[in-house]
Amino acid sequence: MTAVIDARGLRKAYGPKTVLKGIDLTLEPGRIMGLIGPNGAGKTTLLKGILGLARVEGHLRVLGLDPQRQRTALMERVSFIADTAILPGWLKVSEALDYMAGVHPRFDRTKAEGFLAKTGIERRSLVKELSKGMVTQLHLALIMAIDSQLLVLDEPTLGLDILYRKQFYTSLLNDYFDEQKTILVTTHQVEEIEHLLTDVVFIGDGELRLNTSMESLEQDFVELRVSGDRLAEAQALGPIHQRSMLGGECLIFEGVSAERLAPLGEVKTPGLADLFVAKLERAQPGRAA
Ligand SMILES: Nc1ncnc2c1ncn2[C@@H]1O[C@H](COP(=O)(O)OP(=O)(O)OP(=O)(O)O)[C@@H](O)[C@H]1O
Repeated sequence: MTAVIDARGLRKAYGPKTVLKGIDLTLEPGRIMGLIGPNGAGKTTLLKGILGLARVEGHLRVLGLDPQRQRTALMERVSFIADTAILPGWLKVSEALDYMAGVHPRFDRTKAEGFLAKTGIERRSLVKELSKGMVTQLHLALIMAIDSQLLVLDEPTLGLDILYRKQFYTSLLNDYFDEQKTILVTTHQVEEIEHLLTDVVFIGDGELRLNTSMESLEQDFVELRVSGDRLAEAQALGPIHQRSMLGGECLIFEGVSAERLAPLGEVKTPGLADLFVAKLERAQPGRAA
C-alpha cells in the first residue's frame, strides 16, 4: 500500500536559519495524525512542504506524487485549511457554495449545506458580515465537503468558540473521516484532538521528538502518581519527567512497563499534553512543569 506521505530527510532553511533539520515521516492511508509542537517549531513549514507550497530538500512523495513538480495533480486529491483562512468579503455565502460546486469536481454541495446548518450562518449573508469565527466555520464547511484523500488542517479551530470546536471535531470524525481518507492536523489545543488521533508526532526546533502510533504510545509510556515514601524507588527507574501534584509526584516513564511500576503507585497512560512537556523539556526531577 502506498503511503499517503513518505518523507525522508526533509530539510528547509530560511537564510542562515535551518527550520527543518532532517524530518522522516510516514503516514499511511486511513490514519489521523496530530502534528504537535511549540510556536516556531516548524509545523507550518512542514505542512507547506507537503502541499508543495514551500521548497524543501530531501525525499518527499505525497499520494505518490512530487508536491513541487506535480502540484496540480496533487491538489485534485488533497484539501487544505491554513491557519489564516481568507475568503473575499464581497462574496455571499450562497455564491461561495456555487463557486465551489463549479470549480471542484469532488465538492458535495448537500454535505456543505449540512455542515452550515449546524452554524448560525445564513446563505444570503456576505462574508464581510460574518464574525471571524463564522468565516472559519464557513471555510471548514466548504473544505470538509470535498471528497479528498488527504485533508491537511493547520490550526483549524483557531478563533472558534469551545462549543463549535467540539462539534467540528465530532463532525470531522463522524461525517468526514472514513478508511479511504487521511488527516494531518496541527493544533495547540492538544486535549481537544487526542481522542481522535491514530498517530502523533511531536516536533521541536525543526526535529521530530516523538513519532508513534497511539497504540505504541500506550505500550511505551507510563505515568506514575507516587507519594513521598516510594518516590526514591520510582526515581531509581529513570523517569523522563517529574512534576509535583497535590499529595505527591507525577513521573513519566519511557520503556518501563506498567506492571513494574504499579506496585509503587497509581499508573495510567499519560495525556498528550503532559507527554509533550516531558519530551520537549529536559527531564528536571523535582521541578513542577
Ligand atoms: N517565510 C519565512 N521566512 C523566514 N523565516 C520563516 C519563514 N516562515 C517561517 N519562518 C521561520 O521558520 C520557523 C518555523 O516556523 P513555522 O511557521 O513553521 O512554525 P510553527 O511550528 O508553525 O509555529 P506556530 O505554532 O507559531 O504557528 C520560525 O522560526 C519562523 O520564524
